[in-house]
Amino acid sequence: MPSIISIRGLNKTYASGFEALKHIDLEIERGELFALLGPNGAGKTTLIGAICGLVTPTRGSIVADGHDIIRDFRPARTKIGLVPQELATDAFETVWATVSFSRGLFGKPADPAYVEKLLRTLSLWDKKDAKVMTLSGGMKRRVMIAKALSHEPSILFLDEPTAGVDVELRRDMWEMVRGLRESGVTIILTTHYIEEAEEMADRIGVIRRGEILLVEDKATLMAKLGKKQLVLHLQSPLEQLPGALSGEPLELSADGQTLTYTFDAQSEQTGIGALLRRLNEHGIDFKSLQSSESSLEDIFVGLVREPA
Ligand SMILES: Nc1ncnc2c1ncn2[C@@H]1O[C@H](COP(=O)(O)OP(=O)(O)OP(=O)(O)O)[C@@H](O)[C@H]1O
Repeated sequence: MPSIISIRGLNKTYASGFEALKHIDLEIERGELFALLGPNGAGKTTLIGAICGLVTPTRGSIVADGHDIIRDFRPARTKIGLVPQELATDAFETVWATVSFSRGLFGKPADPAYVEKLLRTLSLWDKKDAKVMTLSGGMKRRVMIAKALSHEPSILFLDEPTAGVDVELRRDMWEMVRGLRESGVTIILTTHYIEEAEEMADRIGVIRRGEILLVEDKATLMAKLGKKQLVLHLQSPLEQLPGALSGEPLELSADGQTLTYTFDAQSEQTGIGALLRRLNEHGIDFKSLQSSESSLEDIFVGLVREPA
């Protein structure tokens, strides 16, 4: 599938001399839901800002839906909708007015039928005449999304869309975002809720200290890095693993008390039965065992962990 956003050699050094983005190369595919994950200060907002024309790149190029974001700023900007982290809405306007006005800002002719469709999709239709300040936080967030979509962009950035939103509303937002994706909008999401990325993303990108660590299909990432482990607490400590077991994915703890067996989370054959038989053959007995499975969260934490 052709890319809708193409980023080449992007660098951003702030006036302070801080290098927030270091030679980023990234392709976002048309129609995908891409989750950008990274710890605080990794460069997510800077990267989104650069694509949206809010941050001037120091070097490199960005093409958004066929338009270079520097040379061709206006057409590029009309392709993009941005829902920023902070709730910033025109408190005294009605929902209808604020969304219609946003559309006008992008030079699009008024289209009441489109605005109606948008408000209905976002479950805001019955609030269309309400002043924004009278709405709940979750509703205000929907208004922000409606504003970002008012000019019919093909790319939507959601920066922490569910921060501070309760569990039920979060589920509703996920539903809504999925609906937008199905309607053909490419969505780039930043989130601190790894569960959100696990639930929704087609692909995941991890950024750390201004560098893209990896970009991977979610399922592939989970299959590649997701591991299951079985931890056996031994009856009596072992000094070392018997040579016959040295080829197994087994690790003996430093105190000789536990054995950890790692196996492929995706595989049908775990090999646990055979392992237990072999341990028995070698007279290795255990008191208890427990298993664990890595979630996207474990994978993420492992990836971005800073060296001690
Ligand atoms: N205007 C600026 N001048 C100097 N440094 C900046 C500026 N804006 C951001 N930075 C620095 O650039 C780095 C990346 O910031 P950015 O806001 O892009 O991170 P982030 O990944 O969005 O973080 P968070 O998850 O906390 O929102 C941080 O170290 C930040 O302090």
